Amino acid sequence: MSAYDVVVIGSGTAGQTAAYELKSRGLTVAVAEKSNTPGGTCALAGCQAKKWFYEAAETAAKSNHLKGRGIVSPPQVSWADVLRGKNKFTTTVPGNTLTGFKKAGIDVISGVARFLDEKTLDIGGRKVSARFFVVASGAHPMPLPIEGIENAITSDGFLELPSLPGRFVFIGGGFISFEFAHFVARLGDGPSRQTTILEAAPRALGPFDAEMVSLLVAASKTEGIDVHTGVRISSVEKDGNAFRVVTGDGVSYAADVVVNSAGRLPDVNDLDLDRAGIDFSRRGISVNARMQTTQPNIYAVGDCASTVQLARVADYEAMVAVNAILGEKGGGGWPEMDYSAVPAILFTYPQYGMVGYTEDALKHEGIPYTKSFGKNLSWPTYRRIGMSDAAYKILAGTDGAFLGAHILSDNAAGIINTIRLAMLNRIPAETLYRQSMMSPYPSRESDMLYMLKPLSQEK
Ligand SMILES: Cc1cc2nc3c(=O)[nH]c(=O)nc-3n(C[C@H](O)[C@H](O)[C@H](O)COP(=O)(O)OP(=O)(O)OC[C@H]3O[C@@H](n4cnc5c(N)ncnc54)[C@H](O)[C@@H]3O)c2cc1C
Ligand SMILES: NC(=O)c1ccc[n+]([C@@H]2O[C@H](COP(=O)([O-])OP(=O)(O)OC[C@H]3O[C@@H](n4cnc5c(N)ncnc54)[C@H](O)[C@@H]3O)[C@@H](O)[C@H]2O)c1
Repeated sequence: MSAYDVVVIGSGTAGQTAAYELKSRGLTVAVAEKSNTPGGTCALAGCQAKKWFYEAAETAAKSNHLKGRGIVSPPQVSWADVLRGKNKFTTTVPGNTLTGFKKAGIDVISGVARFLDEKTLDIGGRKVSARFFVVASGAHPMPLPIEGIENAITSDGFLELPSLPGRFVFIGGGFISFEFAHFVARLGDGPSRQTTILEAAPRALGPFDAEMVSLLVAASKTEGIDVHTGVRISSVEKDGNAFRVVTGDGVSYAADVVVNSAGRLPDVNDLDLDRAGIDFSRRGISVNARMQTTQPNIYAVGDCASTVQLARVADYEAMVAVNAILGEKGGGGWPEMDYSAVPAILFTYPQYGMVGYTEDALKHEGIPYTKSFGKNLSWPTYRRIGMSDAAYKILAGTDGAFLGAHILSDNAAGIINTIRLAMLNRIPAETLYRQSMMSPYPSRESDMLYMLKPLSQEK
């Protein structure tokens, strides 16, 4: 039986972060990986992979908006070319992942990892023991109890589509559906494009701010994306070469492609967690703020933990787990997880970026707040790029501390990150307002002067 200081389960972003950091601190480390394409979701079929489509979609959208403002004809787009570019990147990922581990002196053990007890794994028939384990097994698309769901593809399939047919139905009104629907709207070349998002909940994009979501839904509508909420889908039926998505009310939506993007469940079923005394639920593996499971020598990080499914959150969680494992040797500066200022960004066009509270949550929790809100912004920034649906909502407490921010813009990420840093460093709205006066000008960030003024004393 092989023995290590730490065995990491999963070679995705969380597993890699943990493995490299632990190895660099002098521990013996092995990574178990069940897939024959190591490298994880973000690189192969998530954040990194889909961003190839976003960059082209954003350029196409911006160019279309600039028609008559200096751009003479809209750009010709080629889905096939974007796909080729994406594939050129993704095909290098598994090899680079393995080479990287080897160079660092991290062993890779191929096979499905299952706990035999809290100190031992079976990995593809090989017994491996360790003092610590980091479970970083990720998530997979949620199987839906819908008749004919096998007729739907998942996000993996979407990112491999050889061409974009005319009619898409997305099941679920979450991150993936909105981003992909915007890719279809900008990268499709047919005139009869019809994209429908069917959401079961009373509104789409539940974790985001309701008012801002309604603005994004309206912006999406102008691009031919229809969003229906409160929908109960009963079946996905084959109809010749196409499909019909039928609801409980008997409404039927025709589609050439149906995508199941109704959420991702933690990938924990193979792990035999019970044998190691690890508690878990449908939401994922239970962890404390140090990412420790109910078995003290076993940590869970990334999408498999019952926390937040975002790539850099996964990496941060991995660093916190590493810190906890190295505790006896001094650790480092990553003591505990704090999710209060986790930013999220939807790569639609406009992007929707948020951090902190939504206005709905503040009302629900009875937290007093002031807000600065604007929509259909006609500032020069947006007039210049022909964007008519930029908007913002910034929420502050009665003491002037930021509580949340919501931005619809072509660069929501930059603005959100500035406010995130202000939240983390307790910089009040008043101070950021004054400091925004000298932000790089003119830029999306310098527009924060206008957004923050209503929250300052100098109204
Ligand atoms: C389409 C899409 C777009 C996304 N876009 C973004 C974005 O823009 N920004 C963002 O922050 N996040 C985004 N995400 C989420 C992000 O990709 C994930 O949060 C992140 O990849 C999770 O990393 P991970 O290391 O936890 O899991 P993964 O990368 O999924 O890695 C888990 C690994 O564990 C392996 N494994 C599982 N079980 C076992 C076992 N029993 N034995 C051995 N190996 C096992 C798997 O094969 C896999 O390689 C997106 C996700 C998707 C699907
Ligand atoms: N830009 C980003 O950061 C980004 C992009 C893509 C994915 N992600 C991550 O990946 C995760 C998974 O993405 P996702 O879009 O699959 O999930 P999601 O949780 O964002 O959205 C899923 C939606 O499907 C709905 N739903 C569930 N069952 C349904 C049904 N039977 N019929 C209709 N609607 C149904 C849910 O109510 C929910 O609104 C996200 O939560 C996010 O953490 C992040």
